Amino acid sequence: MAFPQVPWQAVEQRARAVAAGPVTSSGAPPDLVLQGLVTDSRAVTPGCLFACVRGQGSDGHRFAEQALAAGAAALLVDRPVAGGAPQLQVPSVRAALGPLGAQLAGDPADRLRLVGVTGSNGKTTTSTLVRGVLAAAGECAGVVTTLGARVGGLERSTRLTTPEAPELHGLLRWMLDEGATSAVVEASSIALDVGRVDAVHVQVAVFTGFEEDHLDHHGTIEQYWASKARLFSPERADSAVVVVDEPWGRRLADQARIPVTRVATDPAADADVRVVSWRTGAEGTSLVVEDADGRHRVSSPLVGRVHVGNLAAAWATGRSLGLDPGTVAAGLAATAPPAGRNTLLRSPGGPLVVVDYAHTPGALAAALQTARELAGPAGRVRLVLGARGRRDRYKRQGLGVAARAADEVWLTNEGSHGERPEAIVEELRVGLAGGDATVRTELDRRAAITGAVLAAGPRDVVLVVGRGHETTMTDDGAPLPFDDVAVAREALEQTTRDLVTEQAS
Ligand SMILES: CC(=O)N[C@H]1[C@@H](OP(=O)(O)OP(=O)(O)OC[C@H]2O[C@@H](n3ccc(=O)[nH]c3=O)[C@H](O)[C@@H]2O)O[C@H](CO)[C@@H](O)[C@@H]1O[C@H](C)C(=O)N[C@@H](C)C(=O)N[C@H](CCC(=O)O)C(=O)O
Repeated sequence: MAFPQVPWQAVEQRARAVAAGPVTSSGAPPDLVLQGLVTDSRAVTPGCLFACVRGQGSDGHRFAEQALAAGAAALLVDRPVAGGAPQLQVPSVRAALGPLGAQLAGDPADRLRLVGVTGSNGKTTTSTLVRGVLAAAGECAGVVTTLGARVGGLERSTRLTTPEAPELHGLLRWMLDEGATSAVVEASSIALDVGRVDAVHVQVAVFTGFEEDHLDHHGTIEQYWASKARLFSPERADSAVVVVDEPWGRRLADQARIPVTRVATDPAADADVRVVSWRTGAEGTSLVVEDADGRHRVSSPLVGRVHVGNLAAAWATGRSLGLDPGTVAAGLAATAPPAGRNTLLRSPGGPLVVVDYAHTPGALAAALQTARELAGPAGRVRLVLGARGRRDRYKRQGLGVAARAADEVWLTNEGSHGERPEAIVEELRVGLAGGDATVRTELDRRAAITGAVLAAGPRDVVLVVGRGHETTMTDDGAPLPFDDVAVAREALEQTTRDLVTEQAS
């Protein structure tokens, strides 16, 4: 990734153009050029501008000396840093990260067709579907989601669903260098709130739906909604695709000051794109969508009713991008499920195991409905459920309430992050109280998944939720490897071995 060399004066000029207050420059020799913008002193690249970001945990200004020693050429600060290093002082470093991050990556966002996807559930799946639709149109599309950044066959891991702005613009530059003509960016509410998607203007902004989440960060559901609504402004998007199945989506569609395509999974709803009928099963999902050009049949390998809305949103996005119905349908049919989103595992004679990322009460309820449909009248639904430590405690009771729809629930650990796993499980159990589900507690996640699989019969469905694609789990110390899909697969293999042994005996 070859970042351009940008003269100090040009950076100072852009900082002045976007700053909400005075900008001062000091210590810079007249011929200083910068290459890249970095926010972490542990990831400094030679010649970069190091941004001293004030965070919740620490103040980036404390790492200025370390960054300079590691090769940073200058500092972006909101107060003077002693030592005479070249520094640009702005009112807010965080507010400058987008505009200067874009400039120091060569403004790649200006040269890509961009789609932004936000919403409580379905962001990663819908982003992946939109990328598939663009690919069907012959575009080389990059994508940035919870699963990382990808372009063509290349991948880069990212620590956050939506990286900090300098990293995000760096990824867009990488995609451009790899031949991308478009990119889809999953925009989390937290990222929108703290400016990680600044200086990104999308052609279509997509809202996949809404359910309270991340209130630890946003405080209230109103604030959470407002952070997502920020993407649907003329400054950030040309047009919008909004799922209007629930009131918050309808409100967003009503208040957006850009052209909106309303999408509904209810055939009777007042929408521009309506799902007229749908069916989902182990072999995938098919639906009929109706838009201004009539009715269109769509099929997808995705499993689960939760994906009906995602597919409809991706359909509407493809059409908003000017793609014809045949191309959009081909893209949806060809796009495989993202890792850990309704990943299905089977083995001869064993149960069907579904591994999903669902970690909100609404997403869990949808995943359980799908599991119930897959199990059919003769099968039982066995759920492996935990809740993440130190995150959104208010969701735990609601998860327990949603879990009542299972026949059997194995309560387990999902990464306690220093909390007592027993306490987390007890909060889940509160929601389960009064339901008919059989409830077991097995704090060892491997034992819980294995136990649920071994207890299940060939018609049963075992649903493992909360972590999906994640491959590490954090309790008290450092993250340790743990992959729900791999553990479930091992348990299924054990079932098959046991079965063969039984048949042999
Ligand atoms: C709440 C939140 O978003 N926190 C983010 C924030 O942390 P912070 O404000 O505490 O930053 P800090 O650790 O105090 O560091 C301040 C500055 O000093 C720098 N630093 C720090 C240490 C050092 O040695 N050198 C150094 O330069 C840091 O790079 C940073 O620029 O800035 C950090 C640096 O960018 C992020 O890693 C961190 O994300 C944490 C890990 C996180 O868990 N974020 C989650 C909540 C999040 O953002 N999730 C969303 C939504 C996911 C979803 O939808 O499910 C996401 O987009 O991922």
